[in-house]
Amino acid sequence: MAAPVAPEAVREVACIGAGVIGGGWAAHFLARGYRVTAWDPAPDAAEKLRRLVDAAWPALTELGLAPGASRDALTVTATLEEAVAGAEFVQESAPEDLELKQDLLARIDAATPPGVVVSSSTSGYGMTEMQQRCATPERLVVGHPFNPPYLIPLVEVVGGERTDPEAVTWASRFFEVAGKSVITMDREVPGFIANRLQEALWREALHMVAEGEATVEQIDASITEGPGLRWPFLGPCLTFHLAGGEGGMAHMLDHFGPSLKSPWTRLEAPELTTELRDRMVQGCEETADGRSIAELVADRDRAVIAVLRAVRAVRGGDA
Ligand SMILES: NC(=O)C1=CN([C@@H]2O[C@H](COP(=O)(O)OP(=O)(O)OC[C@H]3O[C@@H](n4cnc5c(N)ncnc54)[C@H](O)[C@@H]3O)[C@@H](O)[C@H]2O)C=CC1
Ligand SMILES: C[N+](C)(C)CC(=O)CC(=O)[O-]
Repeated sequence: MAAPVAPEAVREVACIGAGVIGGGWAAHFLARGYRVTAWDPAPDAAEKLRRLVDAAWPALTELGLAPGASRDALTVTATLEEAVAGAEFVQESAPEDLELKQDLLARIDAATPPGVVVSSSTSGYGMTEMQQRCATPERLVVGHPFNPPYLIPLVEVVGGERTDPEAVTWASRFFEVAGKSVITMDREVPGFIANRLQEALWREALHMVAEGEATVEQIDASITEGPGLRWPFLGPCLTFHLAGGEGGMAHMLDHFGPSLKSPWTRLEAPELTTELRDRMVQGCEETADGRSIAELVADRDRAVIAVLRAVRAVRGGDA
């Protein structure tokens, strides 16, 4: 791989695809003081992107902008080629469709200056399958973010079979410099780490709604009023370490281990029937109780900031 600029020296970032996640990435990079070029083929993309950045800016301002950070540093270009021409890092956030990503990453690879690392926001495809049509696949990595990327710190970074390990190291360092928490994986796992865990929970939730065992509202409350309150600080493993009392994880496994075999989980994906889809949509509308998506986003942002501050105060880090 041609030598990229040092991760610390990057100033120009390109965001390809500017929906929920590409727009969230753009907001994050702008707040960290980068110049951002964005491209998205949708006719109303520029307007939507600026609306998303404007909606995120109060939360980002409250968290603290980097010196010189400005929304004016955003340029929306008419073509992909213009967006990546001067980029020192590229983040792709197009729809989760393997064919589309294979073609798009090949186009990005062809238009991006040599040595510049290209990262995909994919939620679960492996880079090995996505990089197949690229001329210089060695610079392609997955950088899987969490919604919204401007507030949730985690990025999971992993390469494919044809990725140069140097590109993975470079991307992990770049994301750290850009203010993210990075998990670097040394092997490809479908769904990476966090989505593999989230999908297990999500499948069980869909089974319970499909079978009429729980409502959408009960499922959400079971997490927000229950285990979800512990997870920002401890994660599922240390949470259960404490479930064993003074005996910790050893006692917890000896005591509850046999129940792993009890029929608590189903894990096979349920059929996503029209009925289940409609029940989920209606349940979410009832749970939202008249709050618009924009209101929910603003409330979520305030809540995430409060949680980040509380956890970091206990850990002794910066919020
Ligand atoms: N929504 C989420 O919670 C998360 C999504 N992701 C991943 O981020 C990626 C984007 O997802 P979202 O932002 O949610 O989708 P989205 O539907 O909000 O945005 C996708 C954008 O890509 C644009 N687009 C369509 N065709 C394109 C093309 N050929 N080239 C470039 N852009 C194109 C669309 O106009 C749209 O603005 C996916 O790979 C997804 O798996 C990752 C983490 C979380
Ligand atoms: C729904 N999703 C699978 C696209 C979610 C993610 O990939 C990560 C997140 O933000 O939870």
